[in-house]
Amino acid sequence: MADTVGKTITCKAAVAWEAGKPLSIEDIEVLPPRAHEVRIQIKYTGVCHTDAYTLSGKDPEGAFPVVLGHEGAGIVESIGEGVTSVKVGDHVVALYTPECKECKFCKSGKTNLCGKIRATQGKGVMPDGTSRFKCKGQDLLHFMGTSTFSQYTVVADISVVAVQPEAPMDRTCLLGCGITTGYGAARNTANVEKGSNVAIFGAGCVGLSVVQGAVEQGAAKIIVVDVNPTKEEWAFKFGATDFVNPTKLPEGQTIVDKLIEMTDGGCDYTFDCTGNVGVMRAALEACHKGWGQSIVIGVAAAGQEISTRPFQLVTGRVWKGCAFGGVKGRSQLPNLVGDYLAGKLKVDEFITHRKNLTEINEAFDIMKQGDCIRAVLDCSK
Ligand SMILES: NC(=O)C1=CN([C@@H]2O[C@H](COP(=O)(O)OP(=O)(O)OC[C@H]3O[C@@H](n4cnc5c(N)ncnc54)[C@H](OP(=O)(O)O)[C@@H]3O)[C@@H](O)[C@H]2O)C=CC1
Ligand SMILES: N[C@@H](CCC(=O)N[C@@H](CSC=O)C(=O)NCC(=O)O)C(=O)O
Ligand SMILES: [Zn+2]
Ligand SMILES: [Zn+2]
Repeated sequence: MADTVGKTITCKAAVAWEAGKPLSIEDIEVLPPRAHEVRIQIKYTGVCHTDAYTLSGKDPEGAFPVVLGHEGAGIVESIGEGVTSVKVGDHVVALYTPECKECKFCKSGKTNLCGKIRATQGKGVMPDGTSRFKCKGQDLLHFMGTSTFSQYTVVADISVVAVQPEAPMDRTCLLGCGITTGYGAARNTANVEKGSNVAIFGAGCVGLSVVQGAVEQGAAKIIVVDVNPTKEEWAFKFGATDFVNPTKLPEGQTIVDKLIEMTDGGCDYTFDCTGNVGVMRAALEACHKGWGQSIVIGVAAAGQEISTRPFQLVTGRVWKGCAFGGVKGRSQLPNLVGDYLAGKLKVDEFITHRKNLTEINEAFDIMKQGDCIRAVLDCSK
């Protein structure tokens, strides 16, 4: 047993002191886990656009100072009283969508959202209302129940899942958000049918993962729509059949017109993976009359709203959305890790950049450039 058990650990973390400012590498204190909590040594974390979104100050739930990060994998260092689902030494992935298996949501069979700790998670505190992080005598907030931009973090026991130890943690971390989100959206939320026409707006980690899910489901036409021409190659690499750049259409033709023309009347399924509300509208309106479904995945900034003519819905198009791809983390994430280990799920291909935790601001800059799909941070350095 590690000699840190029951003690406060001092380690490096990237602290967001205020919105819109670079992160600051600090020595922070991570308190021991309380009942039904788990302290994890984070080995690797991905950097997701949602971290940048909250850091920007556009997230209505964003609060500071905070330890961001929600795409992390590591090893259980210690557990609090009553924890039975993981043990010290387990290789784990942190879950921003927890799964208590007891609440109304978890028992509904209709959603992967869990209601048990959502209120405290949204306030940046542990379920008992307090923080496990301190820096310079001040409490730091938690983020999305995970806070993976730290060498150690504390999460609720329902916010963590043990996975196969043979799976490398610099890959499993990406199953903590981006890949699972897109892949799950295609497979669970849309349940794309064999032979269907699919359009995916935005070819980042999430959109390319939708492509991967649509391929797995046997979609016939998989059209990727992206304003960035470098994404064409990426789209085909993941199995898209077509690529459209909406900025390169002939004068007078909209992306909706173009997709309707390419699919004999409209797509069976569309996905927004951009977070742009104008794109969300186009994605809905590019759906086939009578049955087309549009899935909102992108996160839009505070104050943004979606709109369309109600006639679009009256005539049978369906607008829906999902978090974490509709995946129940504790029940289903080990299956995805298994698919990865069996060579059935691409993960390595998403990693375009590697940095150390101490270089995290460079990773944020890189993420905003068009050639980054995912940057993975080594938290030991
Ligand atoms: N619901 C959920 O559970 C989750 C949601 N998200 C959200 O999903 C979204 C996508 O994340 P991620 O894949 O990491 O993001 P990326 O920024 O990597 O990918 C988005 C892509 O969309 C392109 N794009 C931007 N504007 C348009 C447009 N008008 N039309 C077509 N393409 C466009 C971007 O081009 P360019 O490179 O030029 O900017 C980029 O290639 C984000 O909003 C993120 O916050 C992420 C994870 C989970
Ligand atoms: N806090 C934001 C909403 C952010 C959001 O929608 N987060 C997604 C995951 S995005 C991951 O990269 C999510 O899980 N949503 C469900 C939830 O319960 O938060 C806001 O208030 O707009
Ligand atoms: Zn994310
Ligand atoms: Zn629950």
